[in-house]
Amino acid sequence: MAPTATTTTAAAEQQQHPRKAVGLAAHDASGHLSPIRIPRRNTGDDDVAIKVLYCGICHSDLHTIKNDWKNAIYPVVPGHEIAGVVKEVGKNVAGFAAGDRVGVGCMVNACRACESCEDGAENYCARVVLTYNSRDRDGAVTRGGYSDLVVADARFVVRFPDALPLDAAAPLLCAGATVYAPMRRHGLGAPGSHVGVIGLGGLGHVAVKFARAFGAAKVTVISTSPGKREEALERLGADAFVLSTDAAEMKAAAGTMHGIVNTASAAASLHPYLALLKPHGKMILLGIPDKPLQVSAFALIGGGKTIAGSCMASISETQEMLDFAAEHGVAADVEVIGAGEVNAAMERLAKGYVRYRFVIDVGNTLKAD
Ligand SMILES: NC(=O)C1=CN([C@@H]2O[C@H](COP(=O)(O)OP(=O)(O)OC[C@H]3O[C@@H](n4cnc5c(N)ncnc54)[C@H](OP(=O)(O)O)[C@@H]3O)[C@@H](O)[C@H]2O)C=CC1
Ligand SMILES: O=C/C=C/c1ccc(O)c(O)c1
Ligand SMILES: [Zn+2]
Ligand SMILES: [Zn+2]
Repeated sequence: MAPTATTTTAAAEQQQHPRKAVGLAAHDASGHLSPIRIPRRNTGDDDVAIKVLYCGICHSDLHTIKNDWKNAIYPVVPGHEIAGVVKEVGKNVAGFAAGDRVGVGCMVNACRACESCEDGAENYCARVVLTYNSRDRDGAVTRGGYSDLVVADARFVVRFPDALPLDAAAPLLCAGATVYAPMRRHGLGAPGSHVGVIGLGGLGHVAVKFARAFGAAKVTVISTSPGKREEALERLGADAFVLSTDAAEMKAAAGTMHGIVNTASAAASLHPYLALLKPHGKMILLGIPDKPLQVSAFALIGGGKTIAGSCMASISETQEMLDFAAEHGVAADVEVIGAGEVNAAMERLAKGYVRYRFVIDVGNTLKAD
């Protein structure tokens, strides 16, 4: 029988990626994750092979497995908050050695030739290769860190400082980098400033910690969840908490914030939030709801306000963020789970019931059967 296009592709992939790894994959938009055998490439000359120990669960993983963004390439093996140790390096790799504590975040490749790449902003390369659910330069679909082995080009591997525990540091590779880079770029949380954080989830709770570490004069959490008030103030060190569904609390906070980091994972009108900004205030949009956001021109022109988007962080910003986090004692608040608990964790994440990042203990619980 003549091979079908699918079998030819599978055979070619088998040849290019002869190593076997075990992963957790979603096969359809139910998002249900189950164990899968996946191919991985041999360690190329520029590659680092990593034994994965921990992988954080980002809301983007949930959006992707549920096909919220209509771009899922099933089977999807998610995970871009990957922490582990180096197993092996290729012959051209000078910066890493077996046993090093390393991580891989949202990207594993880029074109390396465009203006963004030349500027060290690979995250804005039009041909960026995401860590999972993306096409790599060899045509293979990328698979993420819900798996025991990852092989990545050394340029896209970062190093964890010794002071950071790998479980609590894994989420820094997406959540941490994604909030750190634009906060730095736009001066949010600069000494003396008042910064607001919309959405107290994985990204949001780390944004609160970075704002504190940057020296913000005041950090206010803006949340839909009354149950997070006490935790925000007492555990995370926020100075104020505004319940966004309470008109009186929103009115009292109107016009007080220099900048807002918006991490809401679902669409909500931006107008009540924009009203919290001072004149010339900036809102950094990080959340990626599946529905478009609508903004009235009046909400921006009155007060000369700015809405800026931001996507992930470059590799150099990610390494800078890890070094800063180690120096200032910033890490995620994590709930470490076994691989068998991942579907229950996804259900809780969808309901916003996580304090504040699930991390899969891949090293001890994801095994080939
Ligand atoms: N731009 C980028 O590069 C990146 C974007 N993302 C995106 O950022 C978003 C957040 O990710 P993550 O922090 O992992 O997600 P989490 O689920 O951990 O946190 C999101 C928070 O958003 C708030 N929220 C949920 N629904 C609504 C709503 N209808 N209105 C207002 N607030 C809401 C909740 O906070 P509360 O209970 O306090 O209201 C929730 O905890 C996702 O859309 C993700 O895809 C993630 C990484 C990188
Ligand atoms: O959680 C991180 C998401 C990053 C991301 C999502 C969608 C997209 O098109 C990207 O380039 C990055
Ligand atoms: Zn993410
Ligand atoms: Zn490029």
